[in-house]
Amino acid sequence: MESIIQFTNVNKAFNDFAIKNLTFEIKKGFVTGFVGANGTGKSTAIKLLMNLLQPDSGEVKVFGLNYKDHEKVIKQKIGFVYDDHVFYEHLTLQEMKNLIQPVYTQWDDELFYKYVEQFQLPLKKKKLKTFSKGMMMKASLAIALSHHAELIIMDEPTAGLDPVFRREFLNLLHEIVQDGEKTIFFSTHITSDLDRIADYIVFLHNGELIFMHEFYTIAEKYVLVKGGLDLLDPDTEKEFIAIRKTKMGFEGLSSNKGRVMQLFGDLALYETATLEDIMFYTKKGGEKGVSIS
Ligand SMILES: Nc1ncnc2c1ncn2[C@@H]1O[C@H](COP(=O)(O)OP(=O)(O)OP(=O)(O)O)[C@@H](O)[C@H]1O
Repeated sequence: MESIIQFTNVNKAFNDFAIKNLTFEIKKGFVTGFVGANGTGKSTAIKLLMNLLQPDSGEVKVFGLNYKDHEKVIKQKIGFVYDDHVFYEHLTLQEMKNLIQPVYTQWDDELFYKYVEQFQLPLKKKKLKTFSKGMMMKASLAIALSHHAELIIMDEPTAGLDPVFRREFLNLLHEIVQDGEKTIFFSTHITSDLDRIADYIVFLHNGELIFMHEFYTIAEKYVLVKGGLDLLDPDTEKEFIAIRKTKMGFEGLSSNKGRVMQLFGDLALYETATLEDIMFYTKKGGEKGVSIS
């Protein structure tokens, strides 16, 4: 399978935060959700991916090419979907299109107008500053699709969208990848978005990769365990990413489902861990060590 994005040992440090040894690969034709709590470095990684920031060390390749020698070729093939920052607010969508069109060698006017109609976007009657957040996302996506972008990168595209718009937007993304030619990489902390469309999950915490898995395998690896406090001792506690203890018992997250089920047998209860559970416990585990109360 062709690799579209490759991060290899990427490091980037700010004063009080660092991306550490980030290594992962994104394959062609899939939707990958990039998840992690607030401030874990998703936007920073996306900036590195867009060459808006450069790594202190390590390498970022897109379409197998590096930015140093191939920035123009890479950027022609990427659609970067923002909410409001790229557009000139005083322009209409038509005026914006006229500005953007010459930049892209593969611009397809017919396709642009098709999406404008499909997304029900006003072309000439409204200035972009009067667009809602959902309309801006759609306008940005229409532009990305109209230059035949092979890779669509989005930073928190669904944050701030209402549930109806969000579902519509996700359905659209799902349609886009159906031909197997396009690849979508988007960050989110709304984990229910991922249930709908993600094939892969890249999970970041404190600037480090916790995992990259096919979405469906997460339920096979991770489990929420509930049981009495008598089941816990220093050895069994090691099996957990984090544990929440109450007077009534404990609830803990493990990334080794088979092993803990063997260990506790029918003395404990097991529940499928959601991405939200994984985010919550990974954050708590990182903050306070294994045990949280
Ligand atoms: N240019 C910069 N200079 C210094 N620190 C920065 C810079 N850009 C980001 N940071 C810091 O890096 C950390 C990670 O920020 P980032 O925006 O990448 O996180 P995020 O995972 O996208 O968070 P959110 O979900 O809240 O958007 C934060 O502590 C932020 O303050």
